[in-house]
Amino acid sequence: MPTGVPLEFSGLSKRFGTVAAVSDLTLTVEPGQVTGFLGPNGAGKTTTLRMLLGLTRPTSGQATFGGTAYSALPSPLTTVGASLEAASFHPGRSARNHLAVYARAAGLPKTAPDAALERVGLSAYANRRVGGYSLGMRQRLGLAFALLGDPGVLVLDEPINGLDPEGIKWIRLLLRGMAAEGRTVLISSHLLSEVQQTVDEVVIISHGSLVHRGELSSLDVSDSKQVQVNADDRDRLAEVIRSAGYEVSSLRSGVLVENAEAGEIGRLAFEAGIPLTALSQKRTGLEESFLTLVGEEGAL
Ligand SMILES: Nc1ncnc2c1ncn2[C@@H]1O[C@H](COP(=O)(O)OP(=O)(O)OP(=O)(O)O)[C@@H](O)[C@H]1O
Repeated sequence: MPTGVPLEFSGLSKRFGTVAAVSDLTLTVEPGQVTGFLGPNGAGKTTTLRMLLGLTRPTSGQATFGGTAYSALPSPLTTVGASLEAASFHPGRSARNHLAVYARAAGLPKTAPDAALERVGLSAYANRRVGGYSLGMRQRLGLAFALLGDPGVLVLDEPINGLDPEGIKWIRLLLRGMAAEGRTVLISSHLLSEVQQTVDEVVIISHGSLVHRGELSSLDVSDSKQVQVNADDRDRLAEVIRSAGYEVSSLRSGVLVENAEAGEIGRLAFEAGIPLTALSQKRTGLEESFLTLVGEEGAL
């Protein structure tokens, strides 16, 4: 079983003329988990992955596979499988034929194409012309190409984009399974919600710079808690809560209390003899934290 190596980014920067696409990125992506590489469109994700894969030369710094640059890997296809842009395959050839060409060129075993097609669920369509494939099947074929050398590292740019719900569930299981086997799995996305159920760790960049990294749960900022509460006598309710030291604002459907626990607000109302018509705890969600970190563009 191939094991993953850490992906090491050190002071990695790339300028295109006056545009700083990636600025001084330093981080390590560990094996054994799925890491989400997140940021809005134009944040610098693709440029970073291209530098890792030796397709774009950094302006400064480096990105390596456990200390070895892509260009110095003795056997690239068995170390890392990648799918960056939507793969283009000749429409007149079969999936098996495509993969066989690459496998032969890389000196992989003859069994590699069928093993990769089986892993992505395309065995039954292996001899069919790729031109007749659906979008979902093409995406699976792109992934089969990435898996061809049974690599310890998987780097996928926006792999979930455009998949139907069944495809999303399938790729989620596949990637989590690969990570559980000890491989390094890095997937990019501009939408946190898209990868939220797939990733263990998140790395978030905005305007080319690292703005957050940590476990997915680290995004759930539980110290910013709000309580939404309502009563027929809303003015009095707001006054009671305010005089207990809370920051209060008016909503169309009640009163919003900052940094509060629902139980405590309920107790204040009870003690003041105010019957409540609504009481709920609102926590800052993952998506809200993400959008706050990346700024307005994240909403695109
Ligand atoms: N070859 C290039 N020449 C000039 N500018 C580029 C080039 N490639 C990327 N850029 C610029 O660098 C910045 C980062 O782009 P990049 O494609 O890496 O972002 P991204 O996070 O992958 O976004 P997307 O999800 O839209 O692909 C953008 O401002 C982009 O316009």
